[in-house]
Amino acid sequence: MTYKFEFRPLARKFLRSLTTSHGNWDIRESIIIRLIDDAARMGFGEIAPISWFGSETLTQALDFCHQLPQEITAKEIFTIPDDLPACQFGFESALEELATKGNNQCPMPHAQCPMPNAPCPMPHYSALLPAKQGALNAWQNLWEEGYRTFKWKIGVDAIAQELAIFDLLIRSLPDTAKLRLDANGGLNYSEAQLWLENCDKFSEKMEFIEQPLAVAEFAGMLQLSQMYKTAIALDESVATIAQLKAAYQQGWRGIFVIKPAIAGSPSKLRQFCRQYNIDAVFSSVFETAIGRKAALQLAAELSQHNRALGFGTNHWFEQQEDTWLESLW
Ligand SMILES: O=C(O)CCC(=O)C1=CC=C[C@@H](O)[C@@H]1C(=O)O
Ligand SMILES: [Mg+2]
Repeated sequence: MTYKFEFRPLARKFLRSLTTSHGNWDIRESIIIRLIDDAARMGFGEIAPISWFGSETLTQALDFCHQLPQEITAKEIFTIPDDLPACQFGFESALEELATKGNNQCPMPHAQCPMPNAPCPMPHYSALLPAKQGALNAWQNLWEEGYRTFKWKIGVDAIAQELAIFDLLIRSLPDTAKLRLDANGGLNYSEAQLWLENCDKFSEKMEFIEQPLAVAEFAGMLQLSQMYKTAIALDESVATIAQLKAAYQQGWRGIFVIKPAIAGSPSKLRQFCRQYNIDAVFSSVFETAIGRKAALQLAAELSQHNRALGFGTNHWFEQQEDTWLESLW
């Protein structure tokens, strides 16, 4: 069977600049793809690369789409090379949506999803806070919306400044709240030790520190993961399925952040997660409702349901009308 293939580039402006140790991110670009089968059923997918995490670049993804014929086969989809993980995700998701057409099951069995792109009950989601002191007055509204887990970026300001804000933030959070810190690899070893020492003072609220050191510092993170109460989660270090496997084989048994939309083939991700019972946190790449639906479906299948999903990111964009997809075609 062949599928009629079309694609549309998409650019969405963040409501506020996303500041991380990688820099400032203002526009989220991605590619929406559409497959149409011979029964005129449509399946949508999203290619949302993050090249500084190790996926292909948007240009490489666009070049791949441009060189494809207008009619493609499932074989061509399942042989997309591993150096195009966001393309693997986007095309396989579109194919899977076609295969399950009409089966609009809520992807999170334990949650009532009234709309596919509406957030599931917030306790299942972690809300991403603005960096720096903006976090101090941002968490309350999100708490009112139902979030109980929050993530805050560190490694973007002077460490003394951030430690002072951290102390105010964690003391102001209610006892039942959980806090995640994400350094995006921006700390050195001694800064990571200072953060972990401070986090250990609040171990009941601290869930983990994400990617404290650079990807090249795997041994250092493995060492730190055995020295403190506060857990460490790898993110950039395990961005693709190949990296997930390598980290596991090198002895990582801590938390793995999985961003399905840039990890690669969903079928290969299922294989890895079912083979190794890893402690996974599923995380958004600021995709649209199309990529989110496919990513949440994988989270529903593969997560242990004991960690909030890193998909509390809708408040970083204008809330789109559901008609935006039709406007692309
Ligand atoms: O994981 C989450 O809670 C939300 C998504 C998120 O934090 C990120 C998504 C994509 C790139 C990064 O800026 C950031 C991350 O490092 O996890
Ligand atoms: Mg991260």
